[in-house]
Amino acid sequence: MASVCLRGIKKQYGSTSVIKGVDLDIADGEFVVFVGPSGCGKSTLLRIIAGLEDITEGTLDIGGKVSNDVAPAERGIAMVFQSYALYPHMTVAENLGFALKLAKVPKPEIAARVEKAAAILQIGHLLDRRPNALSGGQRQRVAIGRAIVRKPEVFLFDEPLSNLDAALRGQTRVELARLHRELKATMIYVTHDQVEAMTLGQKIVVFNAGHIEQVGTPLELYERPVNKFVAGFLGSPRMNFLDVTLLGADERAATVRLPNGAEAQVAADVSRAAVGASLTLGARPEHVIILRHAADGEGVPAVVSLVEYLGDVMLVYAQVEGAREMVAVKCDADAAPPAAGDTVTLAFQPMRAYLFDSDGRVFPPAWNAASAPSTPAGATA
Ligand SMILES: Nc1ncnc2c1ncn2[C@@H]1O[C@H](COP(=O)(O)OP(=O)(O)OP(=O)(O)O)[C@@H](O)[C@H]1O
Repeated sequence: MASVCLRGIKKQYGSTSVIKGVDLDIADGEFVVFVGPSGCGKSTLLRIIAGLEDITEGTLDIGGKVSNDVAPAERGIAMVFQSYALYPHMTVAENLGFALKLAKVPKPEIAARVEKAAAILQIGHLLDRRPNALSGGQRQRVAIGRAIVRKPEVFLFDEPLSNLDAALRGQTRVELARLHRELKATMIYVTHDQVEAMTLGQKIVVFNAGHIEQVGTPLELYERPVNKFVAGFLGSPRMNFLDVTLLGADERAATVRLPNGAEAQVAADVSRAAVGASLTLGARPEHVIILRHAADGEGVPAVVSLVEYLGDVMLVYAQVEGAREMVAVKCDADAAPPAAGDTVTLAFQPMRAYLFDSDGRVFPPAWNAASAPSTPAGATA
C-alpha cells in the first residue's frame, strides 16, 4: 500500500483557479474523506491523484515517488465512481476481470482474483449475471470489485454510494468500513454525506473554494472546528449561529448579548477581542436546552415556529427576536413538546458553545468536551 502526499497543488482551467494550493499528507493505509460544498474542488483533486487531470503547480507523491507525470495506469490506483460504468454486454465475472485481461494477466490468476473479490463483496452467486439483472447496490459492489481485483495501492472513491437508497447506503457503508479493515489499503473518499464522512473517515478534510479549511479526526472537527465554516459544515441540523455583542469576560467565560437583549455565557478565551466587539455565538442543536422552569431573567426567550418529530428525537425551531435565523433545538422525543406559537426559554450550554470573530475564526474554547457537564437539571433535553 502507499502514502499520498500533496505539496502546493494548484489547478487552473484557463484563468479559473480551481485548486488553490493544497498541502495534505495521507498515511499508508489511512481512510481519508474529502468533504465540502458543491464545486469546491474535491472531485478535481481526486482526479488529479488518479492522473486524470494535469497538475498546474505543485508536487504529487504516491508511495514516496513523485508522480506528477506518471501515467494513470502506472500509479497503482483504482477509482470507483458514482456511476458504476459497467460493461452491459459482459457478465459480472467478465466485468470484474476485464482490466486484468487487458493487462494480460494469466487466465488462472484472473479467475482466482475475481473469485476472491467476489467472496469479499459477497457477490459470488452473481458472477454469471449481466449488469441489467442486478440491483443498484449489487452493481456498485461489482464496481468496487473491479477496483479490488487490480490490487491497487490506493483506492479513490467519488461519491460511490450516492445512487443508492438510504438503507442500502447504510449497509454498503458498513461493508466499505469492513473492506478497509480487511484490505488495509489507503482509501480516499469524496462524499456529500455527513454520516459517511463521520463514520468512515479516520481523517476528514474539509474543503472550501479550492483550499483546505481544516483536517482532523471526525471528533476533532466536530468539537474543535477552527472556524465558522467548518463548524457549520459538519452536523445536521447545522450549528446555530447568532450575532452577539461582547459584554465582558473573566478567566472562565465571556458574557455576550443576543439580538433580543438577553445575555448568554460562553466558556471561551476572548482575550484578543475588545468589549463591544460584534461576534457570533455558535451552538449545536443538541447543546441548546429548553428550560422548563426558568427563573426571572434566566435564558433566552424565543417563539416556537415548528416542531419536527423524528421518532427518536424532536427538533424544535424557535425564533429569537431580532435574530437572522431560527434556532434549532434537538431534544428527546418523549419530552412534552412545545407547540408552534409558544414562547420558550432557551439556554445555550456555556461549556459547549463557541464564539467566532468577525472573520469567522473561533476563539479557543475554554472547555474540554470529554469533561463537559451533562444536561443541567430542569431541562427538557
Ligand atoms: N474542465 C473544467 N473546466 C473548467 N472548470 C472546471 C472543469 N472541471 C471542473 N471545473 C470547475 O472546477 C470547480 C471544482 O469542481 P469539482 O467537480 O472538483 O467540485 P466538487 O467539489 O467535486 O463538486 P461536487 O460536489 O458538486 O461534485 C467547479 O467550479 C467546476 O465548475
